[in-house]
Amino acid sequence: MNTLAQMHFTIIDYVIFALLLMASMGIGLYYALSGGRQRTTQEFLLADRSMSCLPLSLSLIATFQSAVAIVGVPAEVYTHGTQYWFIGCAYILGLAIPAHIFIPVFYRLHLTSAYEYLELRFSKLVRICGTVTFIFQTVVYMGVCVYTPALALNAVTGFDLWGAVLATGLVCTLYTTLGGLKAVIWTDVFQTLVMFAGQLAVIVVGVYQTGGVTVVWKKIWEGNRISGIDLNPDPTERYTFWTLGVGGVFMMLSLYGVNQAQVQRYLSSKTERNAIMSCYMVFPSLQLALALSCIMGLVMFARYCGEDHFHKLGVFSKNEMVLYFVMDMLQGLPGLSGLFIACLFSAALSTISSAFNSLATVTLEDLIKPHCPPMTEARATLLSKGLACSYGLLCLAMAYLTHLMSDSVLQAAFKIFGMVGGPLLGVFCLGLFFPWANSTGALVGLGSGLVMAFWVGIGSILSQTSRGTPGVFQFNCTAAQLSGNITTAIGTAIISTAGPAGTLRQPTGLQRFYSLSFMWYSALNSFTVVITGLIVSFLTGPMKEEDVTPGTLYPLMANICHLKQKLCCTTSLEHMPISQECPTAFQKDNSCQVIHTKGLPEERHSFLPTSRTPVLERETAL
Ligand SMILES: CC(C)(CO)[C@@H](O)C(=O)NCCC(=O)O
Ligand code: NA
Repeated sequence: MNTLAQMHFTIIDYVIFALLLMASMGIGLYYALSGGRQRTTQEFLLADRSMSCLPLSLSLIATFQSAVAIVGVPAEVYTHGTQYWFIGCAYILGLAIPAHIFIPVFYRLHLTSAYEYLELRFSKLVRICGTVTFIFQTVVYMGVCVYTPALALNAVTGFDLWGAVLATGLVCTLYTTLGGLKAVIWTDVFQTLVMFAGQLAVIVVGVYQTGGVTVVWKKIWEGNRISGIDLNPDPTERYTFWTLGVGGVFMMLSLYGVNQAQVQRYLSSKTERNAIMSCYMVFPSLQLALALSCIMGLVMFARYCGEDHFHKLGVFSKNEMVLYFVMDMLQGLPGLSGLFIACLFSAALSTISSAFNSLATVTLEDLIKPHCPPMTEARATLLSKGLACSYGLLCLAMAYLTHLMSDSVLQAAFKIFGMVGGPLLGVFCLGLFFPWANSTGALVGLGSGLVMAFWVGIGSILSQTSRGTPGVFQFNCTAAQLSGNITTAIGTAIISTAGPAGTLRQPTGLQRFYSLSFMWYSALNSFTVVITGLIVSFLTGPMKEEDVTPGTLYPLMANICHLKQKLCCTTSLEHMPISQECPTAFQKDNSCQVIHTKGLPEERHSFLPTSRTPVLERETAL
């Protein structure tokens, strides 16, 4: 069966794939030879802090949009309907909160690594623990990212698995090591465009071959693929509006708010305003990416609806379906399957390169520099190149470990984000919003967050109760065919969640705790960190607000008052005189706000107005 698709992977397809790799290498080479020629860490790790909005926003979306999403989301929509699409709701707060809370604090502190914040706010040890946690998260995630496209390609076309893994890993290591963050960002831009083009091409051809938009729509409608909003409050339900729209916000915060890969991009921006703008610009492209993936799943459904699933997609795992569909669809259209493979690998490369560069940054800034005698800029740059390269090789090893991974890579990626990213988000929130939190609290909090994460995470794997909502398996237009061949990958998902008599097994007690939807992992684990952190801080002597390093607290109350005044000042308070008592933080805004800040306690104004001031204060604070 595989040979059918294999035959149609022509020389043109290989050429397109090779072009992608070569163009990425070319960009790396260009930035190795232009500008400052990557001779300073400022250039290699922070692109000279000179990036503008558009490339930044396309690079931001590329970071966590890997082949995992490209193959995982359509398969999810194909088997379960469009419920997953509601994750788009989480993008609103998931990007607005980083833009207005995390970016201003990090940018004004003039950081290089996000974990420097943890030292400024807490202590060296918290910083190291944060860094190590991040490294662990990224290395595991990287393995999934390299392995996914290679495995899919291998399963469907017979393309050599380890050849593909090696090609991705090596090319990526090379351009990241040569061209630094500038190359990473500009290849991201190019690769994001290739990614969109590939998905769009498949959708257009798919719709055409299925018989046009009306036919596709009719089949989707009859097959019951369009899911209404599921407001079921049950937290063990994998995807509902609440798990996606609320739990998803916490996942987005852990990725777009505090993850080094993204923070590094915000920091490489020319101005703070620019960084905020680029974060907002991620919203439309992320919605587009989501829409394309979901529509592809629907087209896939329409294409095979009424045909025998067992012989079509049934034999493939969730991760391979999309590729099979694409190869089947694009037969006789040379170049298009190559474009889709390029799309898949673009998505993977852009994620892995961000991982290499951010890993090199934190290892140098957080683990090596603070504990070694001062080194020259040339030495530090050489070291960071060496680090980027070593992480590249480590990634190949991780891909090998991923060999043993679960059936859905999308689920695996979300679990990693929630289990390791969640506790990290918690530590940052603890520092930003709670002046009383001390460093013991942060350490114990992070530890307990991780324990909670692995308890639930490993518990869910061992007890195998991660329920795949069987209610949504409504292959109405093909019900007859499907029931006969239910031993497929999809079929086993239903069987595993049903009791012996075919009825649903309701988990109880600990089992129920283990079957918590992985979409809640980020929220659960970050709350665990904050709550334990606060309890331990109060027990061990809470910090006084005036002892906290200036600029590391987010003045939540002051900003809420500020917002209130902003809303009412335009109407009644226009004629009031401008007072000299205005705290500096608000001076740059409209003069009408000035008067209303009088009532706020002075120490709330730790939110410093310029990017320079905190740097000076930092020297004395350390
Ligand atoms: C993380 C989000 C939701 C947003 O960026 C999305 O890109 C996604 O579903 N990513 C899955 C993981 C991956 O593609 O590697
Ligand atoms: Na990507």
